[in-house]
Amino acid sequence: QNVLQQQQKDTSDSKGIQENSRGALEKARKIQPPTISLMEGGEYEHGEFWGEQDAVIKAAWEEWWNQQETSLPNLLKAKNEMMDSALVRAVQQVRQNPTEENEDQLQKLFQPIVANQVYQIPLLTPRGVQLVRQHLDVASYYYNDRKHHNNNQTQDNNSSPVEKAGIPTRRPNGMNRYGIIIDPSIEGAVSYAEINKWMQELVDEFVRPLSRMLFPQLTSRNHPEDDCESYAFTIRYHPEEDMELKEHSDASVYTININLNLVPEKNGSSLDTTTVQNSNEHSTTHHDQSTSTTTEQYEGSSLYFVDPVTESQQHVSFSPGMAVLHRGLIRHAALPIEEGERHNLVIWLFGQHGYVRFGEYPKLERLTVAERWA
Ligand SMILES: O=C(O)CCC(=O)C(=O)O
Ligand SMILES: [Fe+2]
Repeated sequence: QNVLQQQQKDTSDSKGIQENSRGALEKARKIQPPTISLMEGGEYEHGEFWGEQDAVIKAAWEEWWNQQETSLPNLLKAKNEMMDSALVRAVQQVRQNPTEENEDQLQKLFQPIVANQVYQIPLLTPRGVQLVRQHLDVASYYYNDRKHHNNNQTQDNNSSPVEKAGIPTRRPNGMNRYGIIIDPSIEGAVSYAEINKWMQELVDEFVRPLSRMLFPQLTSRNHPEDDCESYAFTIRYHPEEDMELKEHSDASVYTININLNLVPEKNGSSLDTTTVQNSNEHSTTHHDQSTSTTTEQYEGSSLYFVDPVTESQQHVSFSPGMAVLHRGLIRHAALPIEEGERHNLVIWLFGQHGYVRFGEYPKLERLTVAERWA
């Protein structure tokens, strides 16, 4: 073991490894990803290919991030301005003093769509959406590709303050083809330090405790591992690409789905001017003279959830930054998009090794308020 450690130290000290890992980005950019063909059930499509490319792709993400670190926003530092302030205040209050009253105050911020099953809440600020999108847009392989295509323009990387990653990415799920997976361990996923850490903190500090509060019947003090793992991915609908999602349930105990459509901040002057250039945006984009703020509007593309009691469909339309939290089990679908595009970040929570438990725990076994917010 000591010999191995020493060897690792020797190579990382030497210039050799730097050159080697510099090579990874160049190599990864030359990889021709397999054509996505399945419109349904494609979760494992080309699994072997992504397995073979895993090492070079992971090294490429690391190398790219080392180069871009100073030009992309620091999500961890901006954390407070990214989250809705009413939510942050109520979470802080219940964390400091985990009483049922404080949890009730927090719970009041959530609007039920289907009782005990589906809730909505404003989660990210316009600024928060913008900062996350700055990361995801440059990481997203197919997004940039399509923009490039539609505008018939040559992408001038040199004039862009942030270099697009250009690293091939794997489809996020069986029915949607154009999003990305964000995960440090999955083959073909986007994975670099800043986005991994931000995602982990979002899950640990907000998504998991909030879900435990909204769906207390699903977590047991005897089985804290039931919601310990997560899977994060983006989805994107566009009238010429993926337009809808058929009715399904998720392989999750609970899911959070956050809209990431851009909207100008109220105080436009505080906008970061080192943003990714939007010169290639499609026609629904509006430019503000001084701040190059962007609005992405779309028509259609609402979700419906099937109420398990009444069997009626309950519809939800997203606004930028808004989140829907729901039990994975509840059936839901996305209706066709008619115009514009919709960007969402979806995070599934489930148990160890992907285990999804559907049963409900008896009252006495459930987590207490203090345990949820510990
Ligand atoms: O279109 C949406 O926002 C829903 C996405 C979804 O349900 C899923 O990816 O599992
Ligand atoms: Fe889903």
